[in-house]
Formats: sequence, C-alpha cells, structure tokens
Amino acid sequence: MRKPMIAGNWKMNKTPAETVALVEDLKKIQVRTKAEVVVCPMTVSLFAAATQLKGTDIKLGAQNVHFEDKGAFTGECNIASLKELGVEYVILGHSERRQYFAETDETVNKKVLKVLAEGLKPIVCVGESLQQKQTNITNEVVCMQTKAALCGVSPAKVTDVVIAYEPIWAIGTGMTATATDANRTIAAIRAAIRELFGDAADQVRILYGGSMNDKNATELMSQPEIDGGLIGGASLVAEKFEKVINYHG
Ligand SMILES: O=C(CO)COP(=O)(O)O
Repeated sequence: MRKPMIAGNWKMNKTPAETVALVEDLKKIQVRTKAEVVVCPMTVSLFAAATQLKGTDIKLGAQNVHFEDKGAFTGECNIASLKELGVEYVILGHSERRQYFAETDETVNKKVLKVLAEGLKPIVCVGESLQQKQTNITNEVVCMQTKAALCGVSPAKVTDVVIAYEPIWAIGTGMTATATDANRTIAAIRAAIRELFGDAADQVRILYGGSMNDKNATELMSQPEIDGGLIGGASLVAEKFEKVINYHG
C-alpha cells in the first residue's frame, strides 16, 4: 500500500564530477523491488545529477532548503532553484543540521510548510540521542519532533510527507537499531501522526536510517512498519546501494 523508498543521503560528499560518475553507475542498476529510488547530492552537485538523471526513474532530492523565497540569506538555497532543477524531495531536520547548524523544530516546521506549499515532498528526520535512548525517552523525543515538524500541515498534504527515523547513535557508527526496535519506534511515530491526522497516517511513509547497508537492509525492510531507508555511507558505493535497493536479496 505504501510505496517503499530507498533514498541516498550523500551528505558533504561527491563533487559535481564525482556525482556524474556515481549517477552513471546507479543508472545501470536493475531495480528488482518496488522501491522508489532517490538520491540527495550536495546542493552544488544537484545540477550535475539532474542533468544526468533526465529520463530515468531515479528521483532527485536536496539536503536542505531555506523557507524564504529569496533575499539576503548568504549561503542559503531557495526552493525555486530546486524546482527548476526537477528536485522532488528535500531532506529536512537531519540530526547533523540540528547539531551543527542550529536547525530547530521551529525552523524544520517552517521548511516543511514551505516545501509542501511549493509541491515538493519533505523527508523529515527525527531521532533520539544515545543519552535519550538510555533514559528510555526515545518515543517521547521522536513523537514530539514529528508533531512539531507537522504543525499546521493540512490533512490533504500530510501524505506527501516522508519521515525518516534516524537514531543519532546509529548514524555513521556501524551500530543499527535492531529491526524490531526500529519497527516499534516507527509504529510509535505513526501513532503520533494518527493523533493529528487520523487514518491518513497509514499512507505516510516512514523510513529507517542509521548504518543501514547491504548487510542489514533485508531484515530491516522485512518489518511491516519500515517503509524504506535513508542511507548515508552505503549509498556512496554503487554496488552497496544496489544491494540495499534490491533488498529482497
Ligand atoms: O544519516 C544518515 C542518512 O541520513 C545515515 O548515515 P549512515 O548510513 O552513514 O549511518
């Protein structure tokens, strides 16, 4: 019912030239699952990726956007530019942006509303720190982040939102949440969405992210609540990303 999604978050990797090379390799992949495949290069590499991806089924995502249309915001990128390049998805509120770039629930919410209003789809990241996990407040943290991000979203638009559950302690560490733990937390996130939007929650895709790779994708994707993955490191290597995309094995 929910279309699976495998999205690569390339973070601050791959120059435009390297992007062209990686996209060329990804274009050779035969997708044997029902997954929608998305790649999210650096802003400066989006044009190269967009050019290379024309005519393919691979979708393009950005890693951030500003909520204002244009103006005096040095170093930022506006949504009109993303639309011009054919970007369909925008990652918002990644824990690295919350930690290093002062992204807050409030700015994430503004960006979610902007992205939806412009007809693009946000991939909203939520996740708990190791300390929060150890004090058993994972569900409270991720449900609060989810509700804050979705504040003011219209019921008609909420199904365009993708949530990515990314435990901070699992990102880039090689430590994954167990498939059952990830499934349980994602179920809690869906329940929080249901509180706000009723049965539309059943149509919202919720991904797992955090050291998801060619080795563990099959097990994670076998969970009923996990609708896909947001992949960092393993999405930078075509052979690994291919195995994640073809998670049935
Ligand atoms: O942060 C992530 C995706 O957004 C996950 O990164 P890794 O897959 O490298 O752990």
